[in-house]
Amino acid sequence: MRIQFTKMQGAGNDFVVLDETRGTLGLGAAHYRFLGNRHYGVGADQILTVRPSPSEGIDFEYLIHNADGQEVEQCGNGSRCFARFVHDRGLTDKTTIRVQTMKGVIAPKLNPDGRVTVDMGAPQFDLPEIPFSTAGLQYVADGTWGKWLLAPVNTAQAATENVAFTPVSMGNPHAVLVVDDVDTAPVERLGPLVQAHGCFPQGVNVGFMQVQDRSHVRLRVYERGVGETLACGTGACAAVVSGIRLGVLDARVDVQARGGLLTIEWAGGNAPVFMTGPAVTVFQGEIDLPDDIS
Ligand SMILES: N[C@@H](CCC[C@H](N)C(=O)O)C(=O)O
Repeated sequence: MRIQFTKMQGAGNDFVVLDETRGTLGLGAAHYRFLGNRHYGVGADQILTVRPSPSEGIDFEYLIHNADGQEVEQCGNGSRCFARFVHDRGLTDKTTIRVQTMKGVIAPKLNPDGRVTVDMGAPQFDLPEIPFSTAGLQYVADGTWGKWLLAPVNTAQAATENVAFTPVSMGNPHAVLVVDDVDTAPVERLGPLVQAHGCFPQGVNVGFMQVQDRSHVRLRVYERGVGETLACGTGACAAVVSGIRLGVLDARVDVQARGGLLTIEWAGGNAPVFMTGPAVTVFQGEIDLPDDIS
């Protein structure tokens, strides 16, 4: 079967976007893995599938699959690219679009400068909701909020090593570690260990945040189902709300990822998190899906 796709990127986090507004393509996990594969398919961190409105008051629905084929709840950079996609293809003339995701409705807004601002909804700190299990973990009672220790994360490699992090959900699960320098942070070593730890029963996206001052951070994220990406929108939201709760960041923060700049705003409590950043179409194409895919 031959399908059409659009390749997009938001701050270097890249996507294959599929249009199912006129009917489903009938794809499964193996197809998403193939499309995400950089050697045999198109290559992308996530595959986004755009569908028609599922209910009144909602403009579209969109599905998110990681490059490993798993469907996931939320994607910040993807939501900006989704908005650029439906607008540029003439699927809507609205500039603020309400879209259903697996974890609720979010609302991207196209700005005159070409960037997109997304109301990502409120962060979730309720531990079972993340989901996060504290069994066997130690709470850091140093007066700050929400720091937990994994001790040790892996007996073979890190028997003497404690890892302090804050768990938070932006619809999808995140663990945020504060580091002195993101360039030398052990992203490739600790990312997979924290991600696979039993305290995150559904896995986790692991963020490494360097606080430069109260309104600037640098961030690298080891994403669930992908590995390190050039940027993670929900990871940027999670890092900033964690920093605000810890008392080290102000309400508006520029997040420098390796692939680009995102601005995150959060007033605290149950207020929504706003994320602003780029959304760019790279190219369009067609690809034959192998018949014997598994
Ligand atoms: N890159 C995304 C997050 C995509 C999903 C994530 N890997 C997960 O498994 O939760 C973003 O920009 O938020």
